[in-house]
Amino acid sequence: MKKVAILGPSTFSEEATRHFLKDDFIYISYKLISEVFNATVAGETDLSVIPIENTLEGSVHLHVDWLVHEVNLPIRAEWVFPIDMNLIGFANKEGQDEGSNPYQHIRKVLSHHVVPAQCSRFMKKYLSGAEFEQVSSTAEGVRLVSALQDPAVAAIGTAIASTNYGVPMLEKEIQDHKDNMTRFLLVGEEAPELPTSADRKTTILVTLPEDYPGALHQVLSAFAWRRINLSKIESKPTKKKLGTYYFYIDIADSLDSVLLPSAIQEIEAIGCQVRILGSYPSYSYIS
Ligand SMILES: O=C(O)C(=O)C[C@]1(C(=O)O)C=C[C@@H](O)C=C1
Repeated sequence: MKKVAILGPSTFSEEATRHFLKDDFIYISYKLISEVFNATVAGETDLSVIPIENTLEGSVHLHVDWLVHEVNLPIRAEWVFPIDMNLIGFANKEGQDEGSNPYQHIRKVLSHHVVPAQCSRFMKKYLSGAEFEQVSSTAEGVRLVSALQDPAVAAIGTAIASTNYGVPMLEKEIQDHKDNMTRFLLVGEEAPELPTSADRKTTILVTLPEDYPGALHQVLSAFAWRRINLSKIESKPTKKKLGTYYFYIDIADSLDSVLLPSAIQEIEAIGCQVRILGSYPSYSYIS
């Protein structure tokens, strides 16, 4: 069985991966996302799971940076998974008056750095007096709260982390939007066997030639006149020289299609550099 590195245990990454890949793989948990990437680079695992984008937060920039700058692991699949955030901690000690806010006793919240953007309304309403401290995953926050046993410190994470670390669930589904979803990527040298999917995607990075007016327009028109649909385009710093950018482009088409390779050739012909991050099946959420 193939081994898959995940951020975990008891994280959203684990929930999402078990839902998608079922019992056909061996899961190995790592505490840091850098360790998740490196596990596959070092050959400890065949594949790594990377949360890449969220409905409320947008791209997880740190993870995009790792994918682009630190490793060279092709994308093998993507899928989306619903994310229900929960406030996990200890209730206020009896006898302490909290007025209308039952969470006024919480002075610190531990969670992953993407979480405040996903729970901003709840945090503004009930946790405005609490300091936010970033930890390596939502589950790590719950683990620390369990170790501290202090009602003033709470976490935001999965229901399974609340159960596994024995910390009560104070409030369920505190994310801003009911349909909060995160998109996950499966990356690795070898494509695993997966159910066939009608939807295919290709992700490319395009660096424009310097001082070439209208270069981005030409890149886009290479797709437009072929009626190739782009599902995402984001400019990101090259990290080599201030003011230089590359474009991260998701294309709703396969590299095996007739038109996409010629669009890429056209873009290269105007002097752009193109790096293909992967051409892979895309799965929507099936409960
Ligand atoms: O910390 C976790 O539980 C994770 O799996 C990471 C992560 C992320 O990086 O986006 C995954 C899904 C949610 O959007 C929140 C956090």
